[in-house]
Amino acid sequence: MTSSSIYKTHPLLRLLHYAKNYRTQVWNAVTFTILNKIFDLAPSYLIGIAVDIVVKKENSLIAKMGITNIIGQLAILSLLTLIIWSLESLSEFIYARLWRNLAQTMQHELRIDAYSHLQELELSYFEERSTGTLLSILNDDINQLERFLDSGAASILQFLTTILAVGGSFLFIAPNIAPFAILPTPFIFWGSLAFQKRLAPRYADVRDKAGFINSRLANNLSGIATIKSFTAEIYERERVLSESEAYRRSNGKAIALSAAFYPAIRLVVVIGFIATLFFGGLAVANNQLSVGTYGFMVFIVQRLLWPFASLSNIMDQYQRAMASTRRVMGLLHTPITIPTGEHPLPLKMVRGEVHLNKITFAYNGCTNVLKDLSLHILPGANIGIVGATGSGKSTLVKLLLRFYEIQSGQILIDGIDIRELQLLELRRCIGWVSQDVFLFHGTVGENIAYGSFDATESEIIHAAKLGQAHEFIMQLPLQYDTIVGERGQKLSGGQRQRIAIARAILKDPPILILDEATSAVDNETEAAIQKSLAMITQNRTTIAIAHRLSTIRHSHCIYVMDDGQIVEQGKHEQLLANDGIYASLWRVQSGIH
Ligand SMILES: Nc1ncnc2c1ncn2[C@@H]1O[C@H](COP(=O)(O)OP(=O)(O)OP(=O)(O)O)[C@@H](O)[C@H]1O
Repeated sequence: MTSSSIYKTHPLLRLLHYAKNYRTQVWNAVTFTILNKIFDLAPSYLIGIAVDIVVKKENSLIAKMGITNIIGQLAILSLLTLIIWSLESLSEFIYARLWRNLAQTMQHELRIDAYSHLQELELSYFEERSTGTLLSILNDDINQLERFLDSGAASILQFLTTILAVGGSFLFIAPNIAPFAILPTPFIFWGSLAFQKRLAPRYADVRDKAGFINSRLANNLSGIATIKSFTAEIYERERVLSESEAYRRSNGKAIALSAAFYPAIRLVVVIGFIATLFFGGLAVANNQLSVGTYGFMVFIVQRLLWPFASLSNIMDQYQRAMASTRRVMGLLHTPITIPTGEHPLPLKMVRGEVHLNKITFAYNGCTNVLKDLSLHILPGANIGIVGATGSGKSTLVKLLLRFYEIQSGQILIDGIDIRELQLLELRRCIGWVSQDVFLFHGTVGENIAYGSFDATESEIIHAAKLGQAHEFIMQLPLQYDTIVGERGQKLSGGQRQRIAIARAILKDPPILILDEATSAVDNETEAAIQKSLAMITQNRTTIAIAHRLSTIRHSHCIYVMDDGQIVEQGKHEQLLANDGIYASLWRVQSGIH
């Protein structure tokens, strides 16, 4: 199935297509579910046979098989009942286990597949969506599918089995009365379909609203310090309240429809029941129908019609599951717009030459952030980039990591276009200390070793020492085993930055990018870090972005950016002599007027 045809396919088929690896398990579950329903319906037939035995005695159905003795007939019936009940229990055990295991396996695999696919998607995908919405797909929607597979699929199958088995035997036993009993079914079907059609968009809306509220909650929890500092608790409570209210209202609309269905169906069901009662009774009075068959029919007509009443629940589960399937499959089939190239870039072979050749870039096709920019960094060179805020410095280094695709021009590493390189190998050869350091919930040691998962303790400590982090780490309550908290919130900004530097040092990449990596540390610590970096950056291509010019003052070459272009370049002394933007920035920062 191609990805475009998948988009058009019904969500149920998409789910089945996804479950193709579990075909045997699905078929077994289907078979035992149907068998179980047949065994469940059998006692109604047994009652008919029991009445037949006691009314017709030697002329009963079983008597025709050669057992004329009533006790013998009842004994056979009892044995049959025991066998059928045992088979019913056994088949229920088997199908329930199969469906539940299938539900567990599918939800597990779907979640892992969806998450793996999500990780492959480009950064702009995440920028356009809220974390809460994505979380609600990965959690709520997948759990919804699990619930459906757990019990909903079996309910649907049992419903269909009942209709076919009971409707078929009705037609066979009493063809004259069967039409009256079956009479309501087309109306119920039609009503159900109409109901389903109207319910589907309401459930889709419920899922959307659940996504919104998740997103609001996730956002607020991560911004709790800002909420508190601006005393915005009441404002935020109102916003959560309004999202929650919207969710409640949306669910209310779905409930209004789904709750009306059951009583409406009941009225139609009763018509079939009364018809069987009335016309069946007449047929017995006129000797056209045996008492046993009549008793059986009155009893079984309910088994035929009542499942229609549970159609609302079934439809409900089905619609919820399909709304979730649509969202999960939508995520799974989102195309990856930054595909990996094939060209390998073995870490040990990288020289570290970086060449940006007339690149132009705009986020989401809006205004150009980088304009026809060219930059050639020789292997092992140490360059600095400065420039006004918003001039495109961070964007430039993010393009090296291929977080976004450039609109025109070429970015080459060691002479190879990065679009041709294997994405993993490209990113492995770049160490990036970003402006907003992100630490994971875990220990200091684990955070330094992030990405260098095989690092030994002594390597971690060595990297921390070079990043000027060792000293403060040793003062933490559990030193390297201290938990940093979510996003590293238990550490100061400068401490977080030093851990990020240590992390990049440990990675030991041929190309190192430091984007405002020391902006939050004091001058003394920065000087110490600079000393370490002077050692680390030898024979390693280094790109340092900084507002504090002292940070990049000793670079081999300094580039000054303005409005997406490089407007000045040269060594510190040359740029001062040029008396341009850099020189005036330097004067401001060093207090020279
Ligand atoms: N993810 C994004 N989506 C859309 N626009 C963005 C995105 N990231 C940055 N921009 C825009 O691109 C421009 C350049 O941003 P960039 O972060 O590269 O600037 P910068 O020179 O690093 O600034 P600073 O010194 O403040 O860090 C800015 O106008 C910014 O608003």
